[in-house]
Amino acid sequence: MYFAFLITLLTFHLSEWLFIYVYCRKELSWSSTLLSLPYVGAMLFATMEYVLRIYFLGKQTKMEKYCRLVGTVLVILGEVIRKWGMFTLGSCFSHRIRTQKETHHRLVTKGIYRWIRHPAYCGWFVWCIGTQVMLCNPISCLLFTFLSWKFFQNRIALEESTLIGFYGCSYKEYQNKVWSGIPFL
Ligand SMILES: C[S@@+](CC[C@H](N)C(=O)[O-])C[C@H]1O[C@@H](n2cnc3c(N)ncnc32)[C@H](O)[C@@H]1O
Repeated sequence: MYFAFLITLLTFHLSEWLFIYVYCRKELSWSSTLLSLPYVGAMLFATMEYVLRIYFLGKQTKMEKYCRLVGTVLVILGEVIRKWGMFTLGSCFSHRIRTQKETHHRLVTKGIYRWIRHPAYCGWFVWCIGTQVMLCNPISCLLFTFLSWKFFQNRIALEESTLIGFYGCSYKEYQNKVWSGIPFL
């Protein structure tokens, strides 16, 4: 199972880097992989939980099979939602929140943005939880859900204040009509 988890991580981070390489090459850097210190720490914690669980409790084959199935579905669903959002934004997408409106930047409300205001965040949220369900990690599951929810709460508030600055009433109208994509936000 751990091998599938590593492949999941590799696919996610490599595809993030590749997307920036293709769509916003001038922003390309190591951070385009989205590998930050707190994130790597969280994944190491998850690994530790997985190893300790197997060591002390052994493998519970039936439970593991069920977790693997649900986790894989969540991971794929999360990737699809996120990458669909990223491809819809195209060059308007960036990993960092733009504070200055660039000339090519437009308010996108088409494609998946018709139903979800933050598909890239929604997808990452689902993917993140999926990686822990996949490993059958109850503690990391709760921790990842809470920490990523908190992270997106702050991030969405900041991002939307800049988007209101760029697009004023048009964004406020869009905000009132369309769900954020993260529960309770
Ligand atoms: C990391 S991307 C995340 C995009 C979006 N929050 C999502 O989850 O799909 C951040 C950049 O996307 C831009 N952005 C977010 N929503 C947008 C929209 N509806 N139309 C155009 N640009 C958008 C912001 O200006 C920001 O610089």
